[in-house]
Amino acid sequence: MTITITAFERSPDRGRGLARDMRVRWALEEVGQPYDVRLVSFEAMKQPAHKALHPFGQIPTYEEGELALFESGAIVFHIAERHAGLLPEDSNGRARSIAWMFAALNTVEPPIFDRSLVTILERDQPWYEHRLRALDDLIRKRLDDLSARLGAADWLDGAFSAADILMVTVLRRAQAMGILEAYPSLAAYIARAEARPAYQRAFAAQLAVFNAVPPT
Ligand SMILES: N[C@@H](CCC(=O)N[C@@H](CSCc1ccc([N+](=O)[O-])cc1)C(=O)NCC(=O)O)C(=O)O
Repeated sequence: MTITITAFERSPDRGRGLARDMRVRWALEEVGQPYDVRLVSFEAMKQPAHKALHPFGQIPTYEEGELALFESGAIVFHIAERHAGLLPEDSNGRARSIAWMFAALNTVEPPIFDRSLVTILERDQPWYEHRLRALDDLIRKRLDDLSARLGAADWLDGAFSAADILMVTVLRRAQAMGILEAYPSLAAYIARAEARPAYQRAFAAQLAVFNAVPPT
């Protein structure tokens, strides 16, 4: 059955693979699932047709037959549930990988994403500098603990899993904001992931979308 995801018609990340369709594309490439992409404009995202798919009027969404999903983490988990290769077969290993999926989205991503929003939306507020410092301290705490736990391992918990897809896409956002310089082991972790053929196919596909749309 055809899989269709949605992505930005013209991503504000200028083809750097920082929008959250990247993690869905990557998971689908890792399990060898072909997919179609429906590109949506910022305006179209807020219209009833798209909001019937995504209650918050965002991307990505995932459609396959009668199934319609939103939330990139849930979509990646669904792909990992339906296709071998992204979650361990043993139940304890599977549970640990799912815990790391939640950690990526609930513990590591929020301060990093908040920091990007603050620099866009609150730069001229009186609390800006204090808020930025507080977020930088929290991000450093998360990255200190993550790099300590990862140590010399290739992936978060044994073999590469859906948790690494989520964690790497979160860390790439931090890298793009220039806050990963002090974490060479995390930069190496990202580089290992970016060397994966499935990652490269996913990245090339989203970059092609950006390059295909003439600058306005
Ligand atoms: N929790 C949801 C969040 C989805 C989400 O944030 N979608 C964003 C795009 S990915 C977030 C994103 C946006 C831009 C960049 N960038 O670097 O330019 C990176 C990531 C969106 O649709 N925004 C439009 C809107 O909210 O109206 C999920 O994980 O799927």
